[in-house]
Amino acid sequence: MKGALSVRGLHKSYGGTPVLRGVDLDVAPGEVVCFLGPSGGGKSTLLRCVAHLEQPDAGLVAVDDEVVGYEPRAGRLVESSPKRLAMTRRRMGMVFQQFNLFAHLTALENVMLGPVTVLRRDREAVRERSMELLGRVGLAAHAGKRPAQLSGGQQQRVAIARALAMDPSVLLFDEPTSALDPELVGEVLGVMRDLAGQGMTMLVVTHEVGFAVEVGDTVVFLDGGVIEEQGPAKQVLRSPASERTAAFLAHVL
Ligand SMILES: Nc1ncnc2c1ncn2[C@@H]1O[C@H](COP(=O)(O)OP(=O)(O)OP(=O)(O)O)[C@@H](O)[C@H]1O
Repeated sequence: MKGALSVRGLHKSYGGTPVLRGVDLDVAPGEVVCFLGPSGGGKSTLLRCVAHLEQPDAGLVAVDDEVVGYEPRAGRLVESSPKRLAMTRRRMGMVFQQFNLFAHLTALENVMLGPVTVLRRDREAVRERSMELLGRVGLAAHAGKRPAQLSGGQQQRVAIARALAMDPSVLLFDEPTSALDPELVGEVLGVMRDLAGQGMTMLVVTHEVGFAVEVGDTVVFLDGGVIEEQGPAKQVLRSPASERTAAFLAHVL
């Protein structure tokens, strides 16, 4: 089903040090999952492996019921083809801490780039839709500005519009507000809240515990490369079952 995501047995090591040690996860269409946990716990690595920006050492990722990664075939696991990986990657929109916009392009051109060059869609149709998306993130009046002329919060909202322009099934956010001045955090979280309300499936690595309580359906607490605790956001955050989660929350709240 569009917007569904499943992860099975995801493993990833760097230089012999395990960072993900068998992560399983099921995300329903329209669900918002917030990942919390100590620094180095593997949150970013998990998101990057799910998006196939990093090749996991082992494990399966299914988006819209399409399995990629290592596929069970004839009794063994076979690595998915590059073409299949690329197709799947397109189903996932990623928003990073650093906005990664092209400095020489306007906001509108940044949003248009993917659909025109990667999806080879009609330029005028893409322009119209990109303007609509910039309107959705409150930036229609800034379409002609380059990133340097925009605030960090505005740049991040352009980055969200750019991700939406590829019509992703799932949006992945890796600490989207961590690089922002505190007064700009709210406008980005507001756009994310709207998207959640519109039924977008979202995986969000964040230190914004308040956002996780308010918008998250599920909280996943990742520590040492394993899921230490997982459950309804409000429940986990108000009365964590695990001592490690409780200790972490006592530290950040
Ligand atoms: N490309 C890489 N090469 C080597 N080690 C890496 C690489 N990426 C991540 N690591 C290591 O993997 C571990 C987990 O990192 P990761 O960024 O996934 O954690 P995190 O939970 O997102 O932490 P943070 O909250 O600080 O962003 C860390 O020890 C990190 O140094």
